[in-house]
Amino acid sequence: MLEATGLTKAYRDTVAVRDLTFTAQAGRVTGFLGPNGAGKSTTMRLLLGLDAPTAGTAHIEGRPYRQLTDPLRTVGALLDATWRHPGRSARAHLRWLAATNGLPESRVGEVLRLVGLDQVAGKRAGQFSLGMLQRLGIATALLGDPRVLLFDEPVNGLDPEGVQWVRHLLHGLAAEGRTVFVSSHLLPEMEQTAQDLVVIGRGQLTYQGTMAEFVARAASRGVRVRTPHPQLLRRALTERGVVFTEDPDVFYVSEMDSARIGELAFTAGATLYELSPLAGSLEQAYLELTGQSGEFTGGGAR
Ligand SMILES: Nc1ncnc2c1ncn2[C@@H]1O[C@H](COP(=O)(O)OP(=O)(O)OP(=O)(O)O)[C@@H](O)[C@H]1O
Repeated sequence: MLEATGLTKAYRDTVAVRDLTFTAQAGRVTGFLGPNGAGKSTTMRLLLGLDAPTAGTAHIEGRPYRQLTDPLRTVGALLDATWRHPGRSARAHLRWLAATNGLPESRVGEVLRLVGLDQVAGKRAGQFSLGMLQRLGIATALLGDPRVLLFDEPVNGLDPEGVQWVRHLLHGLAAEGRTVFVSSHLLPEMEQTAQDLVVIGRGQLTYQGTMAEFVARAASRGVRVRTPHPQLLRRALTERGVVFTEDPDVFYVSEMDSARIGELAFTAGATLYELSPLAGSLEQAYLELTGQSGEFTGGGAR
């Protein structure tokens, strides 16, 4: 489990993280979202003991990082995948890490296979593409077989197949009972990956809860209806004072569920070609939240 309590980090001119309290549970993928500059990287650094908090605590499996007796076996992290020793091969890099941290060398082959780098493990990491570096970063995070994993933008630079691979990997790690905490700017991907969410804005918590609940905030978008008998449906809706808008051939009906619209159309004698509730998305819910607080910096991707 990951736990931030009253976590605060002030730099000379900025308070990067302010009184942040949240948890990420074992057995779940928790997504970590926020606009650029919201304080995500600072929070990750505080959790990993790379920076000291001004106030509050950041605990991993109940302890601050610096008090962990066996850090690499407790927590693994991918923070900046672009760092690498240019002259060292992927295998040499992992062997060195294993040797200096008392991990068995057999683990090196296992993680290389797991991330699909076993064929290129002898190649110098300086020649790796961004996608390969991400995989090497993930292999590094997994080396100690830790209970807690933090990934900052793990799908950055990966092709669609790689993105899907990361999704399955994270699901698998959580299913094994691990705590998986992951940030990403790719909201549709995050929607498919995370079960829980922590959202921050200007260093403060704006949401902690399930993905389903967060998305449901943007879910009441009405029902899309298509009919070859628009006059009949229009009359039936108008007579009952139902709110709707109309595009050619398509009605968008608010404040009435699909079952009642279907019954109404049936009574009116209007055939229906389509009756689809418009689901909200993470992107919609997120933009509504961050838009309201006036922080969305545009684009969302970097
Ligand atoms: N070492 C530092 N010294 C001074 N200010 C800093 C430092 N590190 C971060 N900040 C400031 O703290 C705020 C939060 O930065 P942080 O990098 O944590 O945000 P982020 O959410 O990770 O952003 P991004 O999505 O762009 O990576 C920013 O205003 C940033 O300029």
